[in-house]
Amino acid sequence: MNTTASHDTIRAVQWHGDRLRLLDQRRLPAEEIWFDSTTSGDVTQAIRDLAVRGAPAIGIAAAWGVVLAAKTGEDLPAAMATLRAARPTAVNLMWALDRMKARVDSGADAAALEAEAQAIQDEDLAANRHMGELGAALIAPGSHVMTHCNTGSLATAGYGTALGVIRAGVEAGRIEQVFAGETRPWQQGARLTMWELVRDGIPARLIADSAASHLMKDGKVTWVIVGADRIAANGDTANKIGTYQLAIAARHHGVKFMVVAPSTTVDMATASGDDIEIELRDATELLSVSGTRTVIEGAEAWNPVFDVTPAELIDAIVTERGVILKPDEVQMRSMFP
Ligand SMILES: CSC[C@H]1O[C@H](OP(=O)(O)O)[C@H](O)[C@@H]1O
Repeated sequence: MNTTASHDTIRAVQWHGDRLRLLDQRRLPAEEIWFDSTTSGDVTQAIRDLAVRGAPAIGIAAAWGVVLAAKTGEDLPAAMATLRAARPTAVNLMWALDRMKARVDSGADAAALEAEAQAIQDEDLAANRHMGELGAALIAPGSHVMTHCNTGSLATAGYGTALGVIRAGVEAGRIEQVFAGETRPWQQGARLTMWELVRDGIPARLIADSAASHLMKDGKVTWVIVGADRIAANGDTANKIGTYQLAIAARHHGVKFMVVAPSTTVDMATASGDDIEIELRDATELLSVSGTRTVIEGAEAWNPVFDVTPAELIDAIVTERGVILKPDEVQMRSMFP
C-alpha cells in the first residue's frame, strides 16, 4: 500500500514567542485560516469557540495562554481561572493549568513558564508516537478499523491519539482501511479526520454516524479506535457524543473497542463516569449545518457533546504508560497510583 503517511503531521498549535498561532478548525476543510492569540482571553475564546479543540490540544493551548498572561502582565490567577472554565469535560485542560499554576506559585518567571508550556507540548507529541506503536501492535495485519470524531494532529501536539494508532497501524501494514464517522453535529470526523487522512494518503471512507452498526454487522471492521476527554478511576471514559453507542454496537457484533489517550486524560480523582461533567453546547450547533439552519424556526434541541462509555465495554485503554486490557479500577490504580 503506497501511503504518504507522514511522520511530520500538521502542528495546529504553534508558539511564536509572543503569540500563539492557531489553525482555525471551524474553517476546515474549505479554508486553512491561521490566527494569532496575544492574550489569555484570546485563548479562552478560541477554546470556547472550538477554533482549537481536542482534549490534549486545549490543554496545550491553555498552557500557552498562561504564558501570554505572564508576558502581558495579566492577573495570573484570574487568567488561569477563566481558561479553566472554558470547557468542562476534557481533564487535560485542568491538568495543564494545574501544572502551570504550580510553576506560577513557585515563583516562575515568564521564561520559565514558557519552558513549561513547551515541555507540555513536547511531551504530548512523544506520548502520541509511543501510543501509536503500542496500539498498532494490538491490531492484526490487514485489518479494517473505524474511528469517531477527530483525534489526530488537530486535536493534539501532533500525530494524534487514536489517529496516531491508525497512522502507526497503516505504516506497519496492520491497517488496510479506515472508516471515519462523520460525528454529528460538529462534524469533526467529516471535516477534520478525513482532511488529515486524505492528506496522509491513508485509505479512508467517510460513513454517516448512523451507518456504524451496519458496518460492524457486515464484519468489515475488527476494531473501533477512539480518543478520550476524561478517563475516570474505574476506566469509564468520556468521549465525543456517539462513542457510547459505538461501544454498544461493537460489543454486540464482536468488534474490539480501543480507547487511546495520554495519561493527561486520566483523572484518578474522579471515581466513575457518573461523576464526569458532560458539556452541553448551544442548540444552534444542532439546528444548523455549516451555518445553514436545517430545522424549523422555533424548534428546540438538546446538544450534549460528550457521553460516557462504561469500562466493561472497553477492550483496551492505550496510554503512553502502557496498555490496559479489559480495564477496571484495580488495573487503573496499578498504572496510575
Ligand atoms: C485526542 S482526543 C480528542 C477528543 O476531543 C474531541 O472533542 P472536541 O472536538 O469537542 O474537543 C473528541 O471527544 C475527541 O475524542
